[in-house]
Amino acid sequence: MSPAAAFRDYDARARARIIAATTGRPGRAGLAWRVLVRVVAFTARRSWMFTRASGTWAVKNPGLPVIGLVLAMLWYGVLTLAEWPGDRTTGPLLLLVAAMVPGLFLGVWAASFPRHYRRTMNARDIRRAWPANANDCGLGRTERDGTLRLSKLRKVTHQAGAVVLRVETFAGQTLDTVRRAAPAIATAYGAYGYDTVAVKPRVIDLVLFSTARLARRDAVLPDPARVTTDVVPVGRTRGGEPCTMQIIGRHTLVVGVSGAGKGSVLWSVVGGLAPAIHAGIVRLWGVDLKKGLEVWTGRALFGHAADSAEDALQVLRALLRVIDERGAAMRGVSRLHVPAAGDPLHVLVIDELADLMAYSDSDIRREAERLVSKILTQGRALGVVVVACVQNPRQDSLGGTRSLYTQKIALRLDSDSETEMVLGGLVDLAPAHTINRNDPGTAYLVTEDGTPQLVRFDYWPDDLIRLTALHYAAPAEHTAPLPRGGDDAVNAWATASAKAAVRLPAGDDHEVPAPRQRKPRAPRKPRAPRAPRQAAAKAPATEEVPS
Ligand SMILES: Nc1ncnc2c1ncn2[C@@H]1O[C@H](COP(=O)(O)OP(=O)(O)OP(=O)(O)O)[C@@H](O)[C@H]1O
Repeated sequence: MSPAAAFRDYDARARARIIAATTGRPGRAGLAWRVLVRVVAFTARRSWMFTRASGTWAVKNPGLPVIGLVLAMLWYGVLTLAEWPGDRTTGPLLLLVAAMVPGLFLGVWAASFPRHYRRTMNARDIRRAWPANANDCGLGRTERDGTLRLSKLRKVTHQAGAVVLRVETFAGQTLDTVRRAAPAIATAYGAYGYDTVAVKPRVIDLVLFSTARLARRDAVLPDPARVTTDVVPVGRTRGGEPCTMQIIGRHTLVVGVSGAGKGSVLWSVVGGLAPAIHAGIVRLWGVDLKKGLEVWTGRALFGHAADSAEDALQVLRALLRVIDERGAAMRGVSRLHVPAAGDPLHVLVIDELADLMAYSDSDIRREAERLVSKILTQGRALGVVVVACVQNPRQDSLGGTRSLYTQKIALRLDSDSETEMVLGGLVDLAPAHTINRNDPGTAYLVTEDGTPQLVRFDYWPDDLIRLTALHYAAPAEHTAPLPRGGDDAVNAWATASAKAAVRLPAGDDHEVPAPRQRKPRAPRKPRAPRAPRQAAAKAPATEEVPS
């Protein structure tokens, strides 16, 4: 262990000891400690706000306090020289306080309503800087008479994680003028990103993001009442609100370098669908050619899972068969499949698409590309959708399928060219290559309408995945398990459910490996007559007869 790591470890252990001995103590002693810590923290924070606000005012407006201080000192000096018999300090002190009144007022405001104070001051600073920034960033024009005309900053409002500047254009400008200037304005104000939202023909909102790092959050066991195939909760947005992701009618491509957190995205989707899987409204198919490490952690949620390229092709063919049969059944009746128990939404989850599309034998690669392309082009209206994860967004990893995904998730990427490959022209609005490497699970989610959103996907620890699989195992008629070695609970469940019949569309070239058939039971042997007790006690142990 390096000295720095050893110190961190020591520090963490020391902190844990202090917490256990104070706020972590059970009973009243622990409660008293917790209350004390909160009161001290509250008082310290508010005092700091007071000092900072009044101090900032004094630094920015030194005239009044300095004059007040000089006058107060002179007053005190005169009284002292004159050997004034009465009180010599109250008068000069009151004078000093009077000179500081605006600063004290700000301090009280900041201590009483810190958020309101911060936002108001921030909006004031933004307004003050607007003329210079707007001019420098191309939102100004010098008229013939020499006057400078600027786009008008109508309003500054705050959202969680962002400041919104409402800008009004003048004749000669378009909303695109503001959109083009947006990156420069965001940089001028030190924002971490920006977005633009048209409000009216002449008015546009410029959203400047004040944070690029979202806090980590662990997922919890899915709510059994939340049986949904439409949207699933996946994490938190920049403003801290819950973020949802549409599943039905969308093919989703998830791209991120190794360690970027593709697992979080995958399990957020699977976990969000878990109650619907258990209810038989969603059927999950898994392709995991990375030795099945990801999918097999929650194997019981998957109706069928493939960990070899040949098996993966079988899965793709089976899904194509579903598409063919549904297409025939829905033709002239409906244009959109509505999932129901017995007629589920089929969700194919592929972990590391490149293993199938780039690193397999050439025959398999070609066939996989053909099948995946067909599923992507025909599946979504017929209730067959794909969630595919890949590390590298280059052509060879995705074949010709990249443009067929209707929803993209860009986790951390290596370069702006990779971001461009995934998100096209959204590089400026969704710079996935700038995501901090210490924030795995952070991604830009770009929905079908092309709006990017920064999201931190929930983290799914292995234990939670196993627990979810146990709680929400796929119904028996959805399972065609390929039991593997290992004796964890989920594998035991999968092995036990091998007896379940697979309901897959029949067809020569659409077969999936059949489940293991149970051997027919041997007829019962007739029971041997019981020996008398004494004789039985003396007799040597005999082989037990199965009942
Ligand atoms: N949402 C998250 N919040 C916090 N930490 C996370 C999150 N997602 C992943 N991590 C951390 O990052 C590590 C790597 O995550 P993960 O295995 O999902 O990456 P990956 O993109 O699938 O990598 P690879 O392509 O190599 O499999 C995890 O072991 C975990 O410690």
